[in-house]
Amino acid sequence: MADSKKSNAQQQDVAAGAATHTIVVKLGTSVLTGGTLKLDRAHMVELVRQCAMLRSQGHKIIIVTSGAIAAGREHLGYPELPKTMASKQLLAAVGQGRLIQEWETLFGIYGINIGQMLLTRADLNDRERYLNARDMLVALLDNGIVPVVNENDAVATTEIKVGDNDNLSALVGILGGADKLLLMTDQAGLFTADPRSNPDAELIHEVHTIDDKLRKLAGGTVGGLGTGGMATKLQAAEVACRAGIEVIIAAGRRVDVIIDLAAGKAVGTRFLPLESPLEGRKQWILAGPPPAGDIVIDDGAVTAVQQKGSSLLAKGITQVKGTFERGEVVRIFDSKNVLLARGISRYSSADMVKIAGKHSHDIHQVLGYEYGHAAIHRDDMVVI
Ligand SMILES: Nc1ncnc2c1ncn2[C@@H]1O[C@H](COP(=O)(O)OP(=O)(O)OP(=O)(O)O)[C@@H](O)[C@H]1O
Repeated sequence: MADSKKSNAQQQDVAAGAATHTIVVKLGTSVLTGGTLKLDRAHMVELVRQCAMLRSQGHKIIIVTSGAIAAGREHLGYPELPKTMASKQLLAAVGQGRLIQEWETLFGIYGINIGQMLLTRADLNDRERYLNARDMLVALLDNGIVPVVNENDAVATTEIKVGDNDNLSALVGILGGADKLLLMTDQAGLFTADPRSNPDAELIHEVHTIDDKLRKLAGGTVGGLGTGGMATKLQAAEVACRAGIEVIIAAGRRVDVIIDLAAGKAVGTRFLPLESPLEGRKQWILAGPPPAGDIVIDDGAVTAVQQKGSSLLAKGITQVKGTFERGEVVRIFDSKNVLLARGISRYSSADMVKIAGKHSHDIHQVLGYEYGHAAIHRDDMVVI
């Protein structure tokens, strides 16, 4: 984290020679249940002990917890329910309260207060709500409270869901200005193949670049959205690393895993963060809103955007897909349908259709007004 983002207490610790960090600990269901049908309280005690120790060393901890559905099922005595979204939401509604109560009791043993934060993607969609969520998270941290975050499953519908706690934890890491994101799971890390079905698979210790080869071995659809497993962990790692956050996938049941990772020991799979992370507004473009539409550009524009870091001019636009307003985030593709960038559009899709292929000088004549020469300004664009 940049020093300017650290609290006074953290800056004093750093001055005293002890580097303190903001660490997001994402706990998967498998870690919290040990593969059983109920929460493994003995192990939750152990996880809290480790977090409390880090706190006493001056680190700030954010928990992203799964397990609400497991807790709900256990509390209701394992009811037979139809396999519907409503049943899941029912279990999450019952279980979230139980889950937060467990965390409260356990952190209470160490005199640590927790604060519940239930998020959906809608909370991050527009920049103002995103900044509000960020202020709340930072306020909790600055007041010595451990934020305990989960997706608001009881209300979240598919459109407004982040969808999985791996991606949610990356967004939370960005909101909280985290230094490290620990994705705790039931495997020792990312392997060369799924270790459940490939006993010869080998642990990958360090990842410098997340490419299609890596995505394939994690079981994700290349370029698309995988569900669960390692695919979502890779998506999360990609987003977090771009924001300058170090990401580690490791076994949540390994003895002292959280303490060792905070101390920088080589455990699990480590993803190296970008050395010059994106600045705040660009982090939001990358992580916040879902794209409202797509723009396809020609080869000349690809070179300008990708290699020269130029703004995207209307002249290079060949196709406009979807309906979006001025100020919404869109994806930019090349003619072979490869995703190149995300950016905030200066023009609505209706305007964009009219000015596509036109010279910037002609925009005013075509529309009767103009919002500048660039269709998407370089400051509003993240090249992928
Ligand atoms: N290349 C791979 N390396 C390691 N694990 C893999 C790989 N490909 C697929 N997997 C699977 O991913 C699983 C871990 O992801 P999963 O989403 O189940 O866990 P979690 O994140 O701990 O839990 P939750 O999704 O409930 O939060 C492993 O149990 C493993 O079977």
